[in-house]
Amino acid sequence: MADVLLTVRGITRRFGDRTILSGVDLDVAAGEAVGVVGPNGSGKSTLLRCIVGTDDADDGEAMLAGRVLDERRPEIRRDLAMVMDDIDFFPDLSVVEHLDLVARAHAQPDAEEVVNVVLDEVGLMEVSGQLPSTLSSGQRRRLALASAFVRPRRLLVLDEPEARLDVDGVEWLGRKLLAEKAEGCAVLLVSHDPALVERVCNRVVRLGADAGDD
Ligand SMILES: Nc1ncnc2c1ncn2[C@@H]1O[C@H](COP(=O)(O)OP(=O)(O)OP(=O)(O)O)[C@@H](O)[C@H]1O
Repeated sequence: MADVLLTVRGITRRFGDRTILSGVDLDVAAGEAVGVVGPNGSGKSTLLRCIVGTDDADDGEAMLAGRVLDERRPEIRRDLAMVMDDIDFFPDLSVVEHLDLVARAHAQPDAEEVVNVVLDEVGLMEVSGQLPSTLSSGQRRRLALASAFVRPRRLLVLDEPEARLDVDGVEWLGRKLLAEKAEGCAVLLVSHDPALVERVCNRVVRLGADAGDD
């Protein structure tokens, strides 16, 4: 496979005497999206956390462009943008201030312009001056997505990004992820939306009872 960006080998995770993940392998190339699907509790979020280094696998490793993937390392953070289950926002920063801070903290060139473009794309322009606590749950999800899209990135890791989005939002998300691929970004997508996975992903990894690679 050309330009493999993310290499995951043998990820194993046990909680007590339960083995949640057992030797998971996957590769994601630049410009490619891989879906991770499976029933509730099958270990999808655990896999993403082990891959990005917010949880420690009992065995196995994840490499991003040849470097051990750990989002706590600054040289990795430059290449990785992610949207996990829950994201905390600074309670006293407005939507636009939050995005501006994230963009600048990650050394995004042209931060102001990028923030404006992303605000428009995710449909938060009208509420850009509001505090996160005053947003609807779907708008907070859009803000979480926007927080990833204002960062420089070569790999996008997304855990159920479609959650709480309306129909137009899911349609936009599909278009956005296809555009990310077209720009050479690698995408790892956990999703419960078969249509989104079908539309965006080149390959699918299944976890849980019906596990097996497509
Ligand atoms: N820190 C933890 N301690 C103990 N068990 C855990 C821990 N984290 C996850 N688990 C267990 O691991 C299993 C997989 O959880 P995970 O959140 O990865 O599933 P998932 O496939 O993402 O589910 P969903 O589709 O519901 O989001 C669950 O049974 C969960 O209870």
